[in-house]
Amino acid sequence: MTATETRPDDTAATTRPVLSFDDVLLEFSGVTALNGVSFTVDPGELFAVIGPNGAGKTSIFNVLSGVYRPQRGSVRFGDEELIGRKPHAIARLGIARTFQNIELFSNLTVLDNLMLGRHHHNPYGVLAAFAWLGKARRNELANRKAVEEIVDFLELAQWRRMPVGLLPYGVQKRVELGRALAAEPKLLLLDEPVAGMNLEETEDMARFILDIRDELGLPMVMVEHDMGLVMDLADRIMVVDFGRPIRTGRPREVAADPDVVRAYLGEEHRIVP
Ligand SMILES: Nc1ncnc2c1ncn2[C@@H]1O[C@H](COP(=O)(O)OP(=O)(O)OP(=O)(O)O)[C@@H](O)[C@H]1O
Repeated sequence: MTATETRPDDTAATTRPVLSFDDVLLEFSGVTALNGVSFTVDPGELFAVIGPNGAGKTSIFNVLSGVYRPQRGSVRFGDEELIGRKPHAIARLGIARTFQNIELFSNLTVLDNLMLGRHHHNPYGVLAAFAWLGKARRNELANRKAVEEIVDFLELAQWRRMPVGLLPYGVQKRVELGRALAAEPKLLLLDEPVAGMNLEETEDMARFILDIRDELGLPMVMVEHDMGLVMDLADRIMVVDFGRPIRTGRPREVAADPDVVRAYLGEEHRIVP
């Protein structure tokens, strides 16, 4: 924990973090993307990362999901060190992510896209699952049940048999969230979950993110440019600038920090939580 970081309450200080990002350095031939980045995410916490363009937010996600390998530091998920693991191995440990640009199969239905999110839960192989044999059949039925629960949870029932490509943008983003949930993750990474959404779609997504935290108790790391959403939803926020964390704390503390106002919005602006 950095000197500037404060916890939401006293009990959290004794809770073992789900995720510990510790003193990470990431460089690309002369460009320092992350330098001395440290933060922790507690069980059930919604942790947001904000900062200007090029500050290093996506790099943090790419380190977390195994796409980039930092030169220094440690990223621990429970007892596991993530640095050095491949993306599919990290996904298997229980980290799922959504993407800035929707990554779904647009000609498959909502149900089929959600089923694909469950491929880690099919230990018998695709051929056996198709043949509906023994355990594979039971496994298929369990997967379908889990997917239907997600359809209900995210209120997707009316679109369940429609090809995703025909659905409104906000619904597609919700399906993508559902695909990530279908993996039954222990940590969810949300990469700009409301980017490009209108007001109504943003409000819907905000409600589902809160439901995921409050009803499922799933910890989340969210990168988002919509400051209002971040201030409303996040338990804690880390502000990064030029690859360095400049402040981590609760929304009101972060919004009141003059360094944050200066770095992120310019001195003439104020962040209103
Ligand atoms: N693969 C890469 N090769 C070279 N430089 C990179 C690479 N990925 C990121 N960078 C650099 O690292 C820095 C941080 O980039 P990053 O994409 O993490 O920022 P960001 O905060 O996500 O920005 P944005 O809000 O625009 O998405 C930038 O200077 C970027 O150019």
